[in-house]
Amino acid sequence: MSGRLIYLIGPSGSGKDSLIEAARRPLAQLGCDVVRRVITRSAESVGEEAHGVGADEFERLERQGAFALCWRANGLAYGIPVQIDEWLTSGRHVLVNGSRAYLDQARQRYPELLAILLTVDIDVLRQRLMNRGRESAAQIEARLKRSTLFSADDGPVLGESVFFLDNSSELSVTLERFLKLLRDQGVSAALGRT
Ligand SMILES: Nc1ncnc2c1ncn2[C@@H]1O[C@H](COP(=O)(O)OP(=O)(O)OP(=O)(O)O)[C@@H](O)[C@H]1O
Ligand SMILES: O=P(O)(O)OC[C@H]1O[C@H](OP(=O)(O)O)[C@H](O)[C@@H]1O
Repeated sequence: MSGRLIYLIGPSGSGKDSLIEAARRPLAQLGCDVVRRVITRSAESVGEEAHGVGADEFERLERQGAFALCWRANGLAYGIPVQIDEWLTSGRHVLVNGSRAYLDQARQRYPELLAILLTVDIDVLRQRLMNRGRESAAQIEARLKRSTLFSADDGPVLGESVFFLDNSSELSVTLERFLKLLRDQGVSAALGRT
């Protein structure tokens, strides 16, 4: 495969979707496609434009081999369509909104993936999740608890080859750092043709 898989991870509310939206145009210029996830979440939910399916449909798709990657978290199932393999083979880069818990499995399938971890101070995180209003108070607490599970203090869970990107301040600052990181890691339009 000649394109690069960019695997963006971070606790719920750290700003993955916001960063992806802000980066859409520069990513396109880099020849990078953002994959639309299949999620067992109502299509009307706030946030990303995922393809919402029921649990039965998700399992059917999974059995059919429709997903390159899939995982379960936060009471939901998430799938990355297998079509990304064609994009990568054709030289396009692909950005995935991924799961920290699934990083090792993703790496097994895509050893060259570029893992980027968005981080945010926990108090800022709580406030952002509350402001977003997508989850109930109890669901927010569960997500905050999960947010610390993969922190650097917990040792090797996320390994060394993960790039940390702080999003505690302005999104525009994070965006610039994100694009610089991609350039520094050799993600360029020369490979991922537009
Ligand atoms: N740098 C920032 N400054 C202020 N608010 C931000 C910033 N980044 C994101 N937000 C806000 O924080 C909330 C959570 O962001 P977002 O939905 O992008 O996170 P996420 O990582 O995609 O979360 P999830 O994994 O739960 O989907 C949103 O309401 C968003 O507008
Ligand atoms: O906690 P970890 O394993 O990193 O991620 C679990 C899942 O939760 C988030 O999705 P969302 O908040 O439902 O959109 C992530 O994008 C990921 O898919």
